[in-house]
Amino acid sequence: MVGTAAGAAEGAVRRWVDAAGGRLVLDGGLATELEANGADLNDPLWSAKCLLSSPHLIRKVHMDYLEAGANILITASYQATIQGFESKGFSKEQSENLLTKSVEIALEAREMFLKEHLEKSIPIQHPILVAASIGSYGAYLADGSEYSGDYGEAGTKEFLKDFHRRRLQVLAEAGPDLIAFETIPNKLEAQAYVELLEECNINIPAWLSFNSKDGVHIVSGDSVIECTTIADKCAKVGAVGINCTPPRFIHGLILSIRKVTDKPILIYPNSGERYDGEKKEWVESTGVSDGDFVSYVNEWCKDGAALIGGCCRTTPNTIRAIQRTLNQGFN
Ligand code: MET
Ligand SMILES: [Zn+2]
Repeated sequence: MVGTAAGAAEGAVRRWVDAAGGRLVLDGGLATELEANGADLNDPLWSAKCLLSSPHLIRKVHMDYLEAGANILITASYQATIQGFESKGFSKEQSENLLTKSVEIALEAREMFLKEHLEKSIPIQHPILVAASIGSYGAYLADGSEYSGDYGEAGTKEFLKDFHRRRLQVLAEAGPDLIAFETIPNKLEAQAYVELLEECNINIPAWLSFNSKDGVHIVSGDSVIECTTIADKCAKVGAVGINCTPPRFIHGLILSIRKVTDKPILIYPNSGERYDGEKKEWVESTGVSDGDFVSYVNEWCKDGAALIGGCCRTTPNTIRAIQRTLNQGFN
């Protein structure tokens, strides 16, 4: 059952985790922080709109997360798709270039961060990695279905594979360290992803990250156990976990995931606020503060999470607080 598909991808993630001292820290919400820096993301492309209008802002937010202590930058390609760019009038080639650009911006941010520290003679010994984000078909639809997993009749595995195939290839060719399949709402899309990883022979470690609204199922109602098993069976998957989910559900979810896999577990919850898919806004006052969020971190570590960060509505302050808690835990 456990560790059915240990392989190079899992080994690579484990080496990075070890090099970081036992836990890798992910960044926090990218879209959230772009908005905090003045970007207007009210667009079907969401954060990927900044690839067109303000790439410098993306680089700045990546740098802010590195300054806060993140080991992994997740690129601005979550809602960037060839189909989405084409519907804005871009050619196929231009659309592919925009995907490539999302990875290049994060690689540039890493280079600048390392250079700045080298100039100040401040050694950076922890790994800094770039994970190319792939959001779900539902994220492309921008109609809230990434939080329901309900794709109606379009939702066949072959359709989803065709939808994601070229995007995956282009992002992999851009040279990231990891591929991040994020906010996966149903098991069909997870199955499509693992088949694409094999068929396209992607040799960059990937992670599969699901989202849940109840702590037992992912948002479509499919069981977390079943979804984790799909990820576990694929040797090209280096880590599996949960993102964009309220912190209060994470403890139970990690325990479920651990029952069916030995792969490293990643968790990057949102702040606990609820997203209203119809109104396209976060419902405030249901969330937890940075302090509360971070009070969970030690528990998640004890549960066995190896990669920890934040998703929507978390900020560089959240990441700084996570990093501080982890350092205290190790002293
Ligand atoms: N990496 C994405 C972001 O922070 C994840 C969004 S989850 C809806 O923008
Ligand atoms: Zn999120």
